[in-house]
Amino acid sequence: MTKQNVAVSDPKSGLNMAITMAVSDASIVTIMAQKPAPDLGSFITISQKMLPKGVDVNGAARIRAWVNSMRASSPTHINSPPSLSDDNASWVPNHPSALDMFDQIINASRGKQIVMFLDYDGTLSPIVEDPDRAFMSDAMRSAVRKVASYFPTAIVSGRCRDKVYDFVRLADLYYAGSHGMDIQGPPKGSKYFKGSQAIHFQAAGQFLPLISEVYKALLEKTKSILGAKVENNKFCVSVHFRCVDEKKWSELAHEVRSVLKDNPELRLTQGRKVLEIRPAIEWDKGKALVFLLQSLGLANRSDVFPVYIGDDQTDEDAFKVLRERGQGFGILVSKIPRQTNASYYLREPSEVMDFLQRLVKWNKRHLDFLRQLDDG
Ligand SMILES: O=P(O)(O)OC[C@H]1O[C@H](O[C@H]2O[C@H](CO)[C@@H](O)[C@H](O)[C@H]2O)[C@H](O)[C@@H](O)[C@@H]1O
Repeated sequence: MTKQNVAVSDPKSGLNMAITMAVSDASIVTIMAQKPAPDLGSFITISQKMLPKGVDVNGAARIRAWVNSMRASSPTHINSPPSLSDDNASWVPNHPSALDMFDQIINASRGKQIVMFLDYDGTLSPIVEDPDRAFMSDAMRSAVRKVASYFPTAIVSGRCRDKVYDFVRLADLYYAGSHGMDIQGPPKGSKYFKGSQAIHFQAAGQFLPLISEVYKALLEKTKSILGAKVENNKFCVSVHFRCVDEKKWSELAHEVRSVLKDNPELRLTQGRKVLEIRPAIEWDKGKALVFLLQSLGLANRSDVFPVYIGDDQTDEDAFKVLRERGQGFGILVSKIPRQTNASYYLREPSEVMDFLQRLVKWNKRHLDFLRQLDDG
């Protein structure tokens, strides 16, 4: 057996890794140590192609990177994060509370058509251990219903569209499930019904059989990992690790990688204690937002004011679109400061509800005022 130090560049993540390998024969390589290596000075650089067949060193590097990122995104691993109750929290000056700035927000929206985009988990419902029990409260449902009675409203979720509909149970809304890959407009009879048929758009229809296969494979491969939960979101699959012992995260990441490796047409994104496998197509919550504005006939108008509220990394695509369009803004739901393209923050779903209720109250008063003007 020989010991060898090599440097591996992972083309997908762009990470350089220093790896110490024990090579016992032509086909067996054991990774003994591995660390990010910006300076590759004394190492031999190899590529996957130079390794014996079956040795997936890039895979090992990627799994390590995933596990690091799984750890980094877990609040228990952030060293004393500044809490948003702390006035000195670093992002507060640039990203004020949407409740504190409510009047300024309303002023900016004057004379424009507000369109509401709402993420589901962590925004309308609190984060809970069991994804099947992430119910929204009746008070939140009532707030969303009232908002939707005044403004076109869409729920944009990573979940399968039917499932998120079962949680929300409001008919007058647009629903974009599977991270926006499955969009359905309100039915006939709704005031937001457009054209002659309800809007129905699936950006990744051809991936349905593959995703269903991948779901089954992941169920099988993770069944021995205590606490792992695989969720079929129709056009994507979620592998939850919220209830998995941290010592098993690497094993879980390995199983996910083993499925992804054989399916280059799929890619991985990460949410809150969840790995998400989805088609590697140019479609995300930001694209879904633009599609919805187009469907509403509002995409090319300057008097539109879209507001997107979400808590997850995947919501950043939508925040970014709004920032680039210079229209409306994003509100990040988070108790912990983080890099974001949103303009404002709210701490948790209860504050989202306060915000929605204030919006309804303000609009009602505004409409009453306009009516009185008309009458007078
Ligand atoms: O886009 P979203 O509506 O925010 O959906 C993203 C994922 O949300 C769900 O998982 C998250 O919430 C669960 C319930 O609170 C929690 O247990 C899990 O740890 C969170 O990641 C949902 O189950 C996923 O399928 C969605 O992709």
